[in-house]
Amino acid sequence: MIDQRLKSVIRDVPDFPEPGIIFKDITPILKDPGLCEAILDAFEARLQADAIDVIAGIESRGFLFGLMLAQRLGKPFVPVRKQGKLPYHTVAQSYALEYGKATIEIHEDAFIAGTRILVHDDLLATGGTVTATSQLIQKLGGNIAGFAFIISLDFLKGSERLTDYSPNIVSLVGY
Ligand SMILES: O=P(O)(O)OC[C@H]1O[C@H](OP(=O)(O)OP(=O)(O)O)[C@H](O)[C@@H]1O
Ligand SMILES: Nc1ncnc2[nH]cnc12
Repeated sequence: MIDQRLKSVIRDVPDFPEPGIIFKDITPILKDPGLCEAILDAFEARLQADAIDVIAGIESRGFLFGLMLAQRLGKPFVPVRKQGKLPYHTVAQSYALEYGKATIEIHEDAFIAGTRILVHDDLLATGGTVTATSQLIQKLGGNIAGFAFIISLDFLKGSERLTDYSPNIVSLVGY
């Protein structure tokens, strides 16, 4: 089972980046090409590719599998970046996450209105980051096709914030 394989390698780092946070470190996954391939297989099996036009991946850990997944599904990839990194005209949204606050941006011409977008990130915690991403996508007239995460921290109930945007929420391992 993919969830057990993932649990066996994801590393808990206590008190990072601040006291009280148990950080889920995914870097050991990246050292195992077979496991990376299995993650893509699991996403492909659980997603309805013909209902997705574009994959949006969130900086920075959402870039790692976001582009790989877009390549696997044969879909375009759109980066959602932290403030001040995208060079062209952007729309922006501020948000709170499990540790701190941030602002994210997307290029205003990232996709055309009506595009069905799968939002990918490595991890769902409070849902602040993907909620802000969904708001950006909607500002540009996009439709949220669903969400795909490797990890969800279920005790933080982030998925409850996402159902307003799409009921399609895929997570490969929960804690
Ligand atoms: O559900 P939330 O409470 O919003 O938290 C989840 C977000 O936190 C982490 O990103 P982080 O901002 O640490 O950036 P990084 O990917 O660049 O490490 C993670 O990759 C998600 O994007
Ligand atoms: N506990 C956590 N571990 C890794 N990334 C996170 N992003 C938000 N909370 C996190």
